[in-house]
Amino acid sequence: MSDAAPLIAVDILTGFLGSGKTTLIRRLVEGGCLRDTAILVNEFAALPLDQRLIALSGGSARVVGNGCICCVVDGSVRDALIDLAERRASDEIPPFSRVLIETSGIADPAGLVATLALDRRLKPRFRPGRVVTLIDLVEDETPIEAISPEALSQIVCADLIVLSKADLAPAASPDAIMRRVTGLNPLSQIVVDDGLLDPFDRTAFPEAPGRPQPGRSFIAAPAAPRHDAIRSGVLRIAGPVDWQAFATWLSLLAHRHGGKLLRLKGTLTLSGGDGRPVLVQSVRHIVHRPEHLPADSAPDGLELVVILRDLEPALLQRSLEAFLRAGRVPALSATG
Ligand SMILES: Nc1nc2c(ncn2[C@@H]2O[C@H](COP(=O)(O)OP(=O)(O)OP(=O)(O)O)[C@@H](O)[C@H]2O)c(=O)[nH]1
Repeated sequence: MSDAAPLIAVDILTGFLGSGKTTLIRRLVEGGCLRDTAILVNEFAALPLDQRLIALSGGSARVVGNGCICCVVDGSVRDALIDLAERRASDEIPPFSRVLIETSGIADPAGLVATLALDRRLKPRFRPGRVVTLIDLVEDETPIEAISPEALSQIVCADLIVLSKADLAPAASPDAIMRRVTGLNPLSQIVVDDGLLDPFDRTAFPEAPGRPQPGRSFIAAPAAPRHDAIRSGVLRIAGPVDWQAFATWLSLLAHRHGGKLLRLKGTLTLSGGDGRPVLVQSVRHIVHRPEHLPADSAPDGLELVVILRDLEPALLQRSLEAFLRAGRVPALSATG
């Protein structure tokens, strides 16, 4: 790469668990808005599910880091960016003019922003782009910034805040959430997602010259990762699963234990079904609409990523197995 080559903007898409980051990327890919963009996806959990979903939308994303981006930013994220730049320079991959990083839902993006601005090896090739933070309008009683310090940092770091899932939100909620979020980050623009929005479109959302450049106002050593109480794991059941029994288990679980069940997503094949896997997702107390995926796009049986607070994945595995056997949700006690 010559010295005169323009710096590549690295945009960051962040937002708490289940706020709609992958859904937005899939929509932008399908709408052709990310044609010139290299996509990097970081997941807290062990399965590259978001990468698979982006591929089903016709995009190609590379997974970075095994764990939260705030914990791996100086290692695998930096290496992935350097590798991208080198492969682009040697024509190994199609040219791209920007990079989009989807952080995991419990990542503190401050460290990534600081690394992009300051890292000696990244600075000659990349520049910090914009930080877009999604906030789910379907909130529990507890605001997300009270659930996790990472969620607070996601709001504070944002250049543009997008309020997602407006179709599911009670009519009054955008105003209340907007006021709260403006109090936390008065510099950020806030918009409600209308289903068509492209928050990375520089024409619709120019980088305001009078504002501090992205990241400049928040270059600080990232807080030590604080995921202590948060566990992730993968629940597995071999072979097809009865949909009625599974759906009942999930809705009872989300209803009773949604405060601890921060996120659940994955696929299952159904007994008596047509073989197509079903994508199921829940975000705290809300179970989202399941989606049929094309045949052979996911493993047979059930494979679910769970991200839990103060709850062990093994306990959920036992609960699911017992429910599928007995048709009821056993108490989530230590004895399972
Ligand atoms: N009704 C509705 N559902 C949405 C919308 N956006 C996302 N969802 C659903 O919300 C769930 C979570 O969306 P994702 O896009 O996977 O969220 P995410 O932020 O990528 O999740 P993590 O990577 O786990 O943090 C999925 O079931 C989506 O279908 C929306 O605008 N309206």
